[in-house]
Amino acid sequence: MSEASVAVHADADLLAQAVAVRLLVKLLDAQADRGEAAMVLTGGRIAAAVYRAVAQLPARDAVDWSRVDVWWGDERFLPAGDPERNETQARAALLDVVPLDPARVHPMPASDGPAGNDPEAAAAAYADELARAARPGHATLPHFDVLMLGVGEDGHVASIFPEHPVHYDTRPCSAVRGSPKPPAVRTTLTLPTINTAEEVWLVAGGADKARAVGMALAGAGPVQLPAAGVHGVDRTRWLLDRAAAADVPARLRSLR
Ligand SMILES: O=C(O)[C@H](O)[C@@H](O)[C@H](O)[C@H](O)COP(=O)(O)O
Repeated sequence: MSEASVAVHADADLLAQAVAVRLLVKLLDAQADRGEAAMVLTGGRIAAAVYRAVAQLPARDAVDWSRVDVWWGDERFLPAGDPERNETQARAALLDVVPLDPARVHPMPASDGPAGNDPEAAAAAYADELARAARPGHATLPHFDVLMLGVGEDGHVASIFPEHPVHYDTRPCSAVRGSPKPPAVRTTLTLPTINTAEEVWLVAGGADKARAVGMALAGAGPVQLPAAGVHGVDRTRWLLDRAAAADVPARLRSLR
């Protein structure tokens, strides 16, 4: 398992700007190395700020967006176009602004989509989509260059909530009912899937995240604190603002 690194930025705005730059560099490096790139998006306020920041960077045009695959770590199980869907947010902030190949954009199914209003069928359909893009040597999953996650105040990541049975799910993608954060019904990549990503970035800003971030980095159990259970194969990066980093053990900080 990769060692976690922690980068701390002065405030949420600078954090979003810094993550946007990192994301562009990661996509450029992936395309230089393997001719294409794949990123896994998340929802939430800080993620939206990152997507807006990417859209505003002139260097965004250095990426060949037609060779970027876009996946999601989780989705709120709502009708297509609902403003609460993570997909809707990402499209408005970034995906509608850059010249992506629509065939390479892989939103999780909507509740009014072909899989019907059945989150289990939606999760199975997404698992099938992942398998169709499987990388050589892996039966069910594509290569993910970078997988971004927000962190909930309770330590949830994607739609994996503390003590929720989805924690033990080994399928690639799963339905989640009874989410403590609305909406109650969601779909999510599972922990074993998330942990195949080359790099996992946990992005958190604000004082309300300090406790969860501090506990995860101090070695809390992943069932109680799902953020403690995710890691990239090559790198696990915690990208924080000062407020969110307030309880990070001092030996792990690299202050900006
Ligand atoms: O579907 C969701 O609700 C999100 O994917 C969720 O996991 C989010 O990333 C965190 O709750 C952090 O959100 P904020 O950045 O808004 O605090």
